[in-house]
Amino acid sequence: MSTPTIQVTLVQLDNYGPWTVTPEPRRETDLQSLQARLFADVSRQVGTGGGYVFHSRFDNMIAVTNGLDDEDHTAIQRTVRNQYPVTVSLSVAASDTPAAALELASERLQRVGSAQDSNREEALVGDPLDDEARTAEDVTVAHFDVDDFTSRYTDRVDAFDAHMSVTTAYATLMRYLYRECDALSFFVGGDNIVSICPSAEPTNYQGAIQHVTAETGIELKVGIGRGRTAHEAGMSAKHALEECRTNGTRIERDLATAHGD
Ligand SMILES: Nc1nc2c(ncn2[C@@H]2O[C@H](COP(=O)(O)OP(=O)(O)OP(=O)(O)O)[C@@H](O)[C@H]2O)c(=O)[nH]1
Repeated sequence: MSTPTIQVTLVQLDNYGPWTVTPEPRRETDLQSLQARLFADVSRQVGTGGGYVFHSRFDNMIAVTNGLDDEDHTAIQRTVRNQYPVTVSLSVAASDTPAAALELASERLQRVGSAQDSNREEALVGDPLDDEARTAEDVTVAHFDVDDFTSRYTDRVDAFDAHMSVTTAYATLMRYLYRECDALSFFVGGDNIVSICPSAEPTNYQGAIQHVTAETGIELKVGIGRGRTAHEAGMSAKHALEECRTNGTRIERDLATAHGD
């Protein structure tokens, strides 16, 4: 059987920086609205194929696209082109760790042109995985959640304090998992952080949770799931997180066949 392989797609807006100030600086709320709508559309399309996309910096989005082929990628570019005053370039790469796949995807896109090159429009580089090379364990998702965030923070401290607490925990976890385990972590709202972890080698979840508590005082729990796509692995992770809630545990794995949806 093939080694589990994660497929990542870097989504980058073409020549967006210059556009935001041409012919003069555009209203910030208009840019925010455009970015949010564009992310929502890309998310729906990637999600239909079983992938996950994270908004990252909005002008650069990071997607886990196991199961999405060339046609799916072209369809994303078409949707954006038909609905927005901007276009997107896409770079696909696969590797045994998420960090390595994203590094490769980034290098490929950098090679075909700068993010601010007016001649680079709708580049599509890299090759999606062949279906025969895919396995049921290609994607590992770890869904982290702050323990009792509502009673400890939301209902107790002011909203900005709660926001700072969760983003500090996020930054600490993100750095640890990237440096120690080659995983990519993203804040997805509320008190939730989704990490895309390597399937091919173990991830130190215990170490990550302990590190965040030692650095920030914030206690996390995590559900871990695997699947053929990000969606399958993510659903499996959500079920594992429910097990944490039921059992009062900090780490649960759902290695059984991924739940449908
Ligand atoms: N993106 C995302 N956000 C979620 C999810 N579940 C909860 N949230 C968000 O997280 C906030 C807190 O919810 P919970 O995590 O269930 O609440 P809690 O007080 O931490 O309780 P426990 O998680 O049981 O310890 C909610 O208001 C939502 O904004 C999820 O699966 N995905």
